Amino acid sequence: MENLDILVSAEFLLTLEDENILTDTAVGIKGDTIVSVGKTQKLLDQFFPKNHFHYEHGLIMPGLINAHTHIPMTLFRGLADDLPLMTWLNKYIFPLEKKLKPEWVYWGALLGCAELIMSGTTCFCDMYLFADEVAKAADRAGLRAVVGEVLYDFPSPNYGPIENGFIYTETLIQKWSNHPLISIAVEPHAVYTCSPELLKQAKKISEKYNVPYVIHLAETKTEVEKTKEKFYCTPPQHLANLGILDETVIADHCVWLTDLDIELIEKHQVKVVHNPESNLKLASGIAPIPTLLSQDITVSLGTDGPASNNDLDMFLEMDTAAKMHKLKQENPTLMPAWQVLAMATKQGAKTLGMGEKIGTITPGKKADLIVLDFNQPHLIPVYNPVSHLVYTASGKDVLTTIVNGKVLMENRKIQNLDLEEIYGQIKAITREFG
Ligand SMILES: CSC[C@H]1O[C@@H](n2cnc3c(O)ncnc32)[C@H](O)[C@@H]1O
Ligand SMILES: [Zn+2]
Repeated sequence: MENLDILVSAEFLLTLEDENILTDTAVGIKGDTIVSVGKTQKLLDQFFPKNHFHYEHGLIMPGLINAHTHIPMTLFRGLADDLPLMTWLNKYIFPLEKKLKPEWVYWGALLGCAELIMSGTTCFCDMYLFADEVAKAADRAGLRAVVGEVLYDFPSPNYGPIENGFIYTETLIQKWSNHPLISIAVEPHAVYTCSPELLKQAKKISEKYNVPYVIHLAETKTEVEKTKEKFYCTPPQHLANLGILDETVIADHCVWLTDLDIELIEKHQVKVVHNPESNLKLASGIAPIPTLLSQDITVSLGTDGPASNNDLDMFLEMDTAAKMHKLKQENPTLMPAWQVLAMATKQGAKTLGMGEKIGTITPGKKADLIVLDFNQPHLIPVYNPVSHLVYTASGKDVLTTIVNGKVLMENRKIQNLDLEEIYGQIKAITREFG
């Protein structure tokens, strides 16, 4: 009999390789890798697992991938609600961020990591200030993450003038280059906060190290109007004119797109991240996601920061994504549950350039998976588990979270973080700036 480190078995299993729903199936894990997927009894006959986690009424699926967030903004959750983006940023958020300290970012990020683990997200793509602190928090939490320092024209509380921002980014890329779970992206904030020179220099760094280029794009009508006034074209056209668009670009939001913008995104294989709850809360608009999907553009899902959402729960994000386009186009057949689930898993992996590594439960891929408890009033009866995942479940239904073969939460007990310590730190920090 072959040894296994972990065997996870449950009533239902979704590999997400296809649209099959497997029953009484198990996943065998050795080290950080999935080595086998098959009927539970068959795997028990074949392997000797050191640990066997069995969930009689559970569902195993790939870990969720939050493709756009600013996790340290847990610090500002609920502090300035019910405002449009530009007022929210200019009047409330940017002034607070001027006072940021690295240790505040670390603890805010660690709180965000705890929320991600406890709601079934195993990988996230973050943009924030003091990004090294975010990377350290993700490392301590055991999460997979793509992290980047926000680059913009005004002096940053972290690096000061932008020249130092480029140096900081390159240093980060080198520092984290051999880490199994953390990688670094180049992350200019947006076309309305970054000069063409900044955008082009950021591209050079992204090309030099072959890392993703992450940017907020066409998020609001105001952004499009300002770009047209200054550059006589839309934000995606501006990036195309600068020679920036290609398959490594991860464009967040993409709410206000023209037909030509969509053509450019398709032609250059730009990856789009949909942030429906943030777009609703800031009343930014509704992105043309069904059109993008119909043109085979890779679209994934993100919560955006916890101060404009106001949570990091990808189950709730899936629910909103599935519903908002049905309403907008008065067509309930749009954005079916399977498609939305793919956006939150394997399309997220593709967006982050990790399609070969994560996003489905496949032998040879890294062991990033979660288990949900289906033995609950709101999840019974089970005609179609995928319907429940998108329209009924929330992160609170996640029992177990495994990243890279390591159990981060088991039966809702977080394993490697001291939640009380984190809450205490956050309270002390908010007293300081509040
Ligand atoms: C995200 S780090 C850089 C900068 O962006 C601000 N921010 C947070 N959410 C958004 C958003 O939806 N659009 C644009 N900018 C955003 C954040 O507060 C940081 O200052
Ligand atoms: Zn954002």
